Amino acid sequence: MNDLHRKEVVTCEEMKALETAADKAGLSYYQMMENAGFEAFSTILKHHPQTENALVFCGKGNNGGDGFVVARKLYEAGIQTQVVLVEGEPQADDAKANYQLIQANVQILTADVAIDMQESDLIVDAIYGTGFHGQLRSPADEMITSINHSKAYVAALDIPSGLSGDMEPDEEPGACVKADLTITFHARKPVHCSKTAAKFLGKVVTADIGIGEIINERR
Ligand SMILES: NC(=O)C1=CN([C@@H]2O[C@H](COP(=O)(O)OP(=O)(O)OC[C@H]3O[C@@H](n4cnc5c(N)ncnc54)[C@H](OP(=O)(O)O)[C@@H]3O)[C@@H](O)[C@H]2O)[C@@H](O)CC1
Ligand SMILES: [K+]
Repeated sequence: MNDLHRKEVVTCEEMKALETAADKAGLSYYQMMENAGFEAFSTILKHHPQTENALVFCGKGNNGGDGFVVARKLYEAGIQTQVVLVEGEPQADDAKANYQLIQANVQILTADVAIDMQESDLIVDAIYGTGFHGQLRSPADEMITSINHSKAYVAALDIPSGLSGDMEPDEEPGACVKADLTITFHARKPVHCSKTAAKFLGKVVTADIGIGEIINERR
């Protein structure tokens, strides 16, 4: 693992290696997701403290899992919160567990119903993170167009959906979420350093999710 955990920018593959190392050292994937969701929630409210109505768009992977954690925290903070399942129910284990935790209190919407975005003052983009590859497909592309037309403050978890985490510095981005705030986890990915992607990222905040500390402790 050498000093990978000290790097300020890591590729998506390096990030996965860091998560594996942290899990082996005793910080479970579930706890990393909890930390990521909590840090994202705190950062969002720091930047948008007036939030009253939130809409959280979740994909079927672990980025969506982070979104379920954020939705739970928003609800617990007294904010009216709805979740949109962009691609149906979650497939990843920790995402499934966090989905279970919001069922009783958070209204769940699916991509086939009309979603009224006018009432929301916060949109959280938890559709895709480091696992995204290729181009956007339906229905995510239509949802992202609607997100970009809304007046809400948009916070992206890890990466604005549609952008590749490993994108080259001069690569032209395709269709993607246009965020006001991007909260990335542990370290920036190449996309967060790209000049062409900057206008879609908004302000970038790197959140500590415990990986550096646990790897340091167990060395
Ligand atoms: N691992 C951890 O412990 C932690 C991870 N964390 C979080 O997890 C995120 C990474 O999660 P992840 O690896 O599950 O990938 P994610 O970005 O959710 O998407 C994968 C899904 O998208 C799909 N898909 C891909 N391209 C597509 C396309 N063009 N069009 C349509 N679908 C497409 C793909 O399907 P597939 O192509 O594989 O069939 C798969 O179902 C990371 O960014 C961070 O937020 C944090 O919680 C910290 C701890
Ligand atoms: K995202």
